[in-house]
Amino acid sequence: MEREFAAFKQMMETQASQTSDHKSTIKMLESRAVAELESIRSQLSALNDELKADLKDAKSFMANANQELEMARRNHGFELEDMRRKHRSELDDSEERRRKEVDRMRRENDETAEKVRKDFEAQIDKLLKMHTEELEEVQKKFKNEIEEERSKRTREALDLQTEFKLKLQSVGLEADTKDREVNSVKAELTDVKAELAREKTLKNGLQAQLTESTTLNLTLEASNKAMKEKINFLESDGQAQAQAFNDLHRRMQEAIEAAELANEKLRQEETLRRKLHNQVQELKGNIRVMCRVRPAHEDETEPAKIGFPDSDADSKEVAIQGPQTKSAMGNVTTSTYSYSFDRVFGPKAQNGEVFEEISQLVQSALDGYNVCIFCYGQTGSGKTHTMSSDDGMIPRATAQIYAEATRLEEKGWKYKMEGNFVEVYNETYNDLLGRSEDLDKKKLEVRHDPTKKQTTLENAVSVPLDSPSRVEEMLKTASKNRSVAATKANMRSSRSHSVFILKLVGENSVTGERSEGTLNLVDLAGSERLDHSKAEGARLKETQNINKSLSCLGDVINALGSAKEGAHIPYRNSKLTYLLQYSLGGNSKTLMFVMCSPLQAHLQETITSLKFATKVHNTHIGTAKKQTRA
Ligand SMILES: Nc1ncnc2c1ncn2[C@@H]1O[C@H](COP(=O)(O)OP(=O)(O)OP(=O)(O)O)[C@@H](O)[C@H]1O
Repeated sequence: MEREFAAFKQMMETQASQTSDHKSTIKMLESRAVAELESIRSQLSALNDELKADLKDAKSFMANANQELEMARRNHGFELEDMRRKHRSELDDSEERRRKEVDRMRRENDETAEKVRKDFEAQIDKLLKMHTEELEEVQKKFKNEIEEERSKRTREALDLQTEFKLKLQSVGLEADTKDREVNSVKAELTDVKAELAREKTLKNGLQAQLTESTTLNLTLEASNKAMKEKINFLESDGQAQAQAFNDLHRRMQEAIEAAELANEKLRQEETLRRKLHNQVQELKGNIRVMCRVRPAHEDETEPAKIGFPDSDADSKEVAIQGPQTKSAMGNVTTSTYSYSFDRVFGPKAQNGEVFEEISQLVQSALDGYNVCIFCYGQTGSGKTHTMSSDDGMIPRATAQIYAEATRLEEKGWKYKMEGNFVEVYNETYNDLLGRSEDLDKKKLEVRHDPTKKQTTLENAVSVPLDSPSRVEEMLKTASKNRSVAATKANMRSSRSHSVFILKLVGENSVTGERSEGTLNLVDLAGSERLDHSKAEGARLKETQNINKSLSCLGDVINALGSAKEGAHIPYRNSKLTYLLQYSLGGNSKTLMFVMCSPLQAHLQETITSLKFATKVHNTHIGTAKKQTRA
């Protein structure tokens, strides 16, 4: 401990001596630093004095420099003013010079322009003079030409006037002749009607006579029986028996003769009836047009506005309310279009009622005329329903023909009847009565005999109409073939024409008369205008063929109506008109049904169909001739 204290004490004493050393060193350094700082301060104060003196010099230099600068600025301002003045006077001088120069140039220009203007004026005057002369010359020339033309035209107009007057006179004369003809035809019609009435009375009388004869026959038969009994009874009296027998024989002979006479009268009456019937048909016109509007189906909701103004009697008019049109002023109007035909059938008419109107034409075919009945109209307007449904015109016409032919047998007539059913599709003929596998394959040819005016269908199946059930069979075969065809081309039945042809050849063994008539019942392809742009390939061909054949039919009817005897009729332009060549025109009776849809959506097509039908209705075709041979 003591040692440690002694070490600590020594350490403390060493540190104390070190501290006093440090203090003396610091004192020495302090005095040295003070001496150095003192010398620096005296140096700085000397430098400060120097700098002050420099600053003073610099200030006086600055003042001098400012004075000089002020002087120089003033001098420069004077110089600038002098220069500006000098420049302005130079500018004035040059402006004066330029103005003078411009004046001079303007003067020179004016002089040159005046000179050029004068030159031009002189040239224009010269040209004007030249052109005026030329113009006068041309005017003179034209005047002469116009004068010449005017006198030529006046001469021509006078010629035309004279010609027109002559034509007018001849047309007047022709009109008078036509008037006379019409009056005579009217008188003839009245006569014919009166004759018909007389003949009807005669027929009734004859029928009464026949009934009387039949009664007489029966009476005679009864008395014959009584006589026989009497003879038996009077067996013993041979003379009285012979007398009674002779009596009876004579009376029977008388009765037979009376019956023969009655039969002969009946035959004569039939010949007369035919003549009168066909005279009446001719007077009705050889081309007739009837219109039929079908009823709307339950699911058809928007009907068109179709009216039948004279529906209380035998309706002949149909009135269609057209689509709405808006004028430039915004007024909405609707027009009503009226059409009249030989007969109009409304939606309530049944096929039976329609057939009544055509049954007389069917009779004409039996009497030896060529008859053509068409159904024209857009798809779905009721053509097939009218023509070949179960109670349509084909079954009804054939049933009537069969019944009539049977009835005429007792008047000595025997008929041979044969039916064909063909389809015209894409300008080729197909046999609807042939085998379905042959459809579109077997070539069917149409041959015409111009001397006999007869058409034959080579390679086509002809069905003899020997019983009414045959028609049913025929229609079934045709319908089967049409449905086979329909699977080949959708909607084919609407896109083809079907023609039912019934040939009727009659012979009267008693009178020696013979008649050959043909009844053609035609269901035409849908008449809607088909848009070429929307069709392509097979459909386009179909479309073109339908449009072509329908317009050809129109052309043929039109040509028949306007042509003179022997003029060219374009039958060859389509397969349909070619086939019907001898059943269209002077030697035939034609009836066209225009079928109409009752719907608003079909209004435009309905109007187009009615317009076409009106055109046909206005056509007058020459008198039909009966095909008879002695
Ligand atoms: N007078 C009518 N009474 C009742 N239904 C009718 C009548 N006319 C047509 N129809 C019906 O209207 C529909 C269309 O008629 P239809 O097939 O006869 O027309 P279309 O003109 O022959 O058509 P497509 O050209 O397609 O053969 C059928 O369902 C038919 O039964």
